Amino acid sequence: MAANGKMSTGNEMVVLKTSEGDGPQYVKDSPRDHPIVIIGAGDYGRSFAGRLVKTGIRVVIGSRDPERRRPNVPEDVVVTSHSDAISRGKIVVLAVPRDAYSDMAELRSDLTGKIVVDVSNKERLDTEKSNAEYLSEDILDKSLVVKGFNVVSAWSLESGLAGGSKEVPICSDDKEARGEVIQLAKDMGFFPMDYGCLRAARDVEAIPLRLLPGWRFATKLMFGLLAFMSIYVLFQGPLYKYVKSGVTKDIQHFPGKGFNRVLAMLALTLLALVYFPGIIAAFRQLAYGTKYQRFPIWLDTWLKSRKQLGLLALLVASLHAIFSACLMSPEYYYHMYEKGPVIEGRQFYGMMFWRGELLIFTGGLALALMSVLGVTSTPSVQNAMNWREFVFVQSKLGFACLFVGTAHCIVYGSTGFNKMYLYVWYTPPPALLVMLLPCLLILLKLFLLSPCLNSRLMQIRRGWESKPKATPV
Ligand SMILES: NC(=O)C1=CN([C@@H]2O[C@H](COP(=O)(O)OP(=O)(O)OC[C@H]3O[C@@H](n4cnc5c(N)ncnc54)[C@H](OP(=O)(O)O)[C@@H]3O)[C@@H](O)[C@H]2O)C=CC1
Ligand SMILES: [Fe+3]
Repeated sequence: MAANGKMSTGNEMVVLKTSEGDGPQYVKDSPRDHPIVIIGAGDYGRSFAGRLVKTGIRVVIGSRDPERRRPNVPEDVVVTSHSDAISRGKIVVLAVPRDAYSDMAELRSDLTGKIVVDVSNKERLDTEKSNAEYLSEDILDKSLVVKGFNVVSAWSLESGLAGGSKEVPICSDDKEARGEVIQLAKDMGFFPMDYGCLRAARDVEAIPLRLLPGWRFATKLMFGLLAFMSIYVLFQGPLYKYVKSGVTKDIQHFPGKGFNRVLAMLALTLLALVYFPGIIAAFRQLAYGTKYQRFPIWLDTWLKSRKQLGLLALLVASLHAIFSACLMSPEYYYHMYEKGPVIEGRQFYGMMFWRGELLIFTGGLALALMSVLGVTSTPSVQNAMNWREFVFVQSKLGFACLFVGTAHCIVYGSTGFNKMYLYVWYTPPPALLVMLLPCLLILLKLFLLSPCLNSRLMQIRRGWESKPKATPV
């Protein structure tokens, strides 16, 4: 008997077999010695059957109308009535919609003691119990319900598992039933993941309904900053000039030149925001003298979004590089080029000043370092690195990138030192954000690296805690 009181069909049926010469042998009858039964000849049932046949596993489909469904199912698949199909196997895949589960109560006695695989998905995320729990508790309480395969699409099954994740979470209250379905998933070419008991089906059913969950915070932050910086740069620069002296030239150039400045500031700010929560967390741990104090939710969310913030920074920096490459001409950035002759009233330009070249050098280097950070944050590359290598790249190279990026912005701001006041006047918050945020971050990091603080932090991270204060008796 299983822990939940249901009867286990595990490897318990013992069959007498006679093999030549060696006398009789006792062989265990495994559920997978029988055909896999699929209830429902719809899209999923047919695709699942096709995949099983390709894997070399026998399949029987149980349908309400076997005659009509037979021409549509893959060759070598038997199509028969529900009861007949169920009687032929031990593992039954229920490929019917969730709404049809109440009708499955008719099959309750046929399915007694059998492993029933629930592949269904929900229409939307809710807090109610999972389809699998409903099936197990309210409909088929004498069967061993296993949740699995719901993250795989019918299309992916038909196209040889291409275009979909091969990781299949599987859970059930019955360990043996779970093991059988895990083995079946392996035989079909999936990477099954043991999610434990059936309550985990709530998480498993939520997986196909999620829409980029880890990206919400980072994306909102990026668009918020983008809107703020764009509006500020537009109002303080081109619109200010227009209102003050009627100059419309800068407004015309906002979509290219003005927006490119926004992209540069945004990329550097996003990169700074990748490293800020780590610094805050370190100071918090130092202040509390322990690593076991839970972070507040906002800090926790921010820490978990660092990878996404970094990848968005890379995206914005790449856009900035493309914009810059298109606009890099003396007509746009005249103050970076040597002046040439004036011919027929038109100013010609020579090559770049050293500042212009330094701007390209620092920009290219920052983008290259950011690309290395982006590539090493992908799981397949991470798997090939040990922890020390990963920390070196993400921390040391990350700060190097921040440093070079800040230098790039400072070089841009200083291209006309005599006009520096204009730059700061037109874009004070971005100047503050872009210059001060990374500078502050680098200073705090250096402060944390000081021998005294660093050794204290190491102690705390190894589990050392400040002694609790003596409580008065
Ligand atoms: N399609 C997909 O990509 C995926 C589907 N799923 C899940 O698989 C299940 C089946 O989906 P799908 O195949 O697309 O749906 P379909 O509508 O294509 O097929 C469902 C089949 O279930 C059977 N059925 C429907 N109503 C009843 C009922 N009242 N009683 C008995 N049998 C019934 C029918 O088979 P018949 O007429 O032969 O009896 C029908 O063809 C769903 O729970 C879905 O959430 C999960 C992951 C991906
Ligand atoms: Fe730049």
